[in-house]
Amino acid sequence: MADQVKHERVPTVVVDDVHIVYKVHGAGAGKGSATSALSRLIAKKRSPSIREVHAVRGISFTAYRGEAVGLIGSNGSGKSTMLAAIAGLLPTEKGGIYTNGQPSLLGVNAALMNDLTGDRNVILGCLAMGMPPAEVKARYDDIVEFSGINEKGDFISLPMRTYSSGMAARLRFSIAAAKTHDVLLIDEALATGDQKFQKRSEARIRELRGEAGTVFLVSHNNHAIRDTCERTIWIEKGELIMDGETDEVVTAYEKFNHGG
Ligand SMILES: Nc1ncnc2c1ncn2[C@@H]1O[C@H](COP(=O)(O)OP(=O)(O)OP(=O)(O)O)[C@@H](O)[C@H]1O
Repeated sequence: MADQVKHERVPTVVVDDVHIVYKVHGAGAGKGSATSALSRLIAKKRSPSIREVHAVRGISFTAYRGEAVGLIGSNGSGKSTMLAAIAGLLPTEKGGIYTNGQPSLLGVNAALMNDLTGDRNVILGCLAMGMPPAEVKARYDDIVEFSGINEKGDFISLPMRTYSSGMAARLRFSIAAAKTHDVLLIDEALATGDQKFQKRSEARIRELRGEAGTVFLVSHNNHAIRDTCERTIWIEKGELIMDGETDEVVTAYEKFNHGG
């Protein structure tokens, strides 16, 4: 069965020579006076306080259905930027990103409502992912149980602002993982939960892949990458350094980090 899926090789995400540039307003010489802004406008000059950060520089790859792809690299290398662009949240300066279905980005900052209780957030999150109300009702108990939020008492009926960052991340992951996604993008979600929850989420990621989706996982936890992904992409300074079998890529990355 797994062989069959491999043979089909249905592409789900095509990233073609992508460049992403952030434009940072207000960087550098302060706000400037109204007079200098006006003379600049008249002279049709750009504000000197706009700085550009070229975060992704010509990255290309194709991901296939049933694959779990790890994204690794040093701080600021462009991993989160790449994920946000695949999710359609950032425009590309050059190149194109083509996806099969709607990718869902599950980040540590994914928006749930802090003042609402955990249970309200479960319902809201599921509805926001397009789940019909009847299915939300049917899945509710499983989601809460998977999150383990109630393991130490009735926390699901408390507002999310009372949760620890790990608890909030667990609930976010549990909501997102309740649905089968064409393309699920996970940014560091696994690193936040405790060990028991990490094991559970790794197992769920494997299941999601089995349900024919594609999973991308950004993490600094090489162990989680090795356990979850069979393919890994290594990015450094916005450029693709290596794309291949996880063991090979992570080993090379570890060597790089140890100055080998
Ligand atoms: N909103 C933003 N505005 C301007 N520059 C940004 C913004 N977000 C990220 N950058 C810059 O883009 C580059 C890539 O950042 P990104 O967050 O994608 O890296 P990362 O590999 O995910 O890092 P980390 O491992 O630390 O999470 C960095 O130089 C960063 O300073």
